[in-house]
Amino acid sequence: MLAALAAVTPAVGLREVLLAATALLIVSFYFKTTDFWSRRGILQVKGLPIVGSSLRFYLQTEYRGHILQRFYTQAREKGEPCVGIYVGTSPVLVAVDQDLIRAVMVKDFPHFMGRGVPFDRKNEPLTANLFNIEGNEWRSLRHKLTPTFTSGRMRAMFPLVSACAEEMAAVLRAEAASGEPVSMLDLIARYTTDVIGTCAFGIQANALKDPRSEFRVLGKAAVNFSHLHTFFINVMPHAVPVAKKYFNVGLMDKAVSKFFTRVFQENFEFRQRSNALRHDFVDLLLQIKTKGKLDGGDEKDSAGKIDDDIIPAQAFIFFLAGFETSSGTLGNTMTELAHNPDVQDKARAEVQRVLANHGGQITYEALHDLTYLEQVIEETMRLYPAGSHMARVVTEDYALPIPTEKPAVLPKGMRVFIPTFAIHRDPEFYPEPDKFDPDNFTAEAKRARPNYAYIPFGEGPRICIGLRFAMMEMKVALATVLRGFRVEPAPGNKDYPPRFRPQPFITQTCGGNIVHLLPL
Ligand code: HEM
Repeated sequence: MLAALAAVTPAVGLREVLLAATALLIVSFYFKTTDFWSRRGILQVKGLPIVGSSLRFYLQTEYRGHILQRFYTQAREKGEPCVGIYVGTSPVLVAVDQDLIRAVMVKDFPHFMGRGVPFDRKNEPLTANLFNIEGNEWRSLRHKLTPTFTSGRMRAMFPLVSACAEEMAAVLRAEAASGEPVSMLDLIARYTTDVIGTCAFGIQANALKDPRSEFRVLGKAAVNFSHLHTFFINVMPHAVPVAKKYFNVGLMDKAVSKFFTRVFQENFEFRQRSNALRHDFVDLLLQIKTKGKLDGGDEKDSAGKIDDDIIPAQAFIFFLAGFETSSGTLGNTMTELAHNPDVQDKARAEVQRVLANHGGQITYEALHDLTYLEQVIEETMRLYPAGSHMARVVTEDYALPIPTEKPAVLPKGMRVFIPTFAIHRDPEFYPEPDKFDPDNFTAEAKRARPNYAYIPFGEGPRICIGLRFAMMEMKVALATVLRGFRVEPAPGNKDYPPRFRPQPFITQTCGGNIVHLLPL
């Protein structure tokens, strides 16, 4: 076509036409990444072509929570309900105002049903999990899996978790006896690996006994995403299919995928043959597969069966979404307790008092009475939320419910970010936002804050399905540590407050939460 154009305008050669076309492309590209938001009357952070509003976001050289916090603060200072940014070449809206956050996550949820995480059901079936899938398929799966997390089923699973905590106590005693500083992150990651191994895969993962156990090694590999991988998912999710084809950037490591599928299938089939009951997620997934509902479940539980090919993916996401989030939170709790001895003393006193009322045992019922301990965990998740931000993708064009010069419509496919870290450190909600203070979570303090000022597990229909399980697992671990040990800052360790690592999907702090562990 260009040649034809050049031929009918003899004064202009093919070269000039090509140059003009290229210039036009660059200019339109430039404007796409510099004025999409300003044309709609929305505050924006101007972007550089290709890179977008933040070179550091693009290169993954700074924690995304901090970058979004700067954008969020700009909007707050100007009284704007949102701020438009550019991630690579894509315009993305960052929601700031509490009403807008509520609209995106809850009220207008049908417009925001997806997260925009690419998955490939055919070639990488483990990626077709509850976290990634979208639309009606997600709605139906969520409906089927939700009853697996009721408090009754958590109670039934409690002995499995408790057994892992006892094993952790034994390893802690051995570590403490050595007198050497201990990486609590590593120890607790081994505990959460064992917990998910036994609850979601039905096996003894043995990560506490043997740090080189296969489950631990491949579990670590499962969350160790390469720089290129996180780049594509965070910056250019729409380009993932191309990246897969030309750069071989799979969504999952092949060895990891093979291992987790095999382990799950072997147990699933054994359970099917043996009719053995362990009250874990394997049992529950098996009931949904065979009966379309859970044993003892009421009518609303019976939402139909799950396709065979995506059952292992659901156990896998319980691992992926549950293991590092919980271990990271607990690791940072240990660091904070070591540096805040008053809080530690108060939490320990509560553990001793409550356990005395429960026969000296950490029982499921005792966990409910550990209210200050819960505040400690909540405060850690405020300062170190597992997700620096949450993404929603517009699934139907959406007219922004905010006053703008012209009506602003978010087109289908656009991403919206909810900047969790920035919200959690907003001085309007938390007067000393960087200070570790569990009193931010007294009943009175909670009442005084708007609803979406604290969202570590997300909100709305896509809220973390494993919330209850996570709180149970974390409280058991923390009570186990506090009743047996004192944690102190490791001598010479100056890594406080911990720095954030820039690249990982799930928030990670540097330094491995090293503390000095003293047996009581
Ligand atoms: C401290 C522990 C945890 C934290 C902080 C956490 C946080 C989150 C967050 C922020 C989301 C996204 C919510 C949203 O977009 O609104 C999420 C989703 C999810 N989490 Fe968790 N999580 C934790 C533990 C767990 C555990 C233990 C499991 C499973 C056993 C789990 C399974 C999931 C799943 C399957 C989703 C996707 C839900 C959906 O899209 O329907 N998480 N989690």
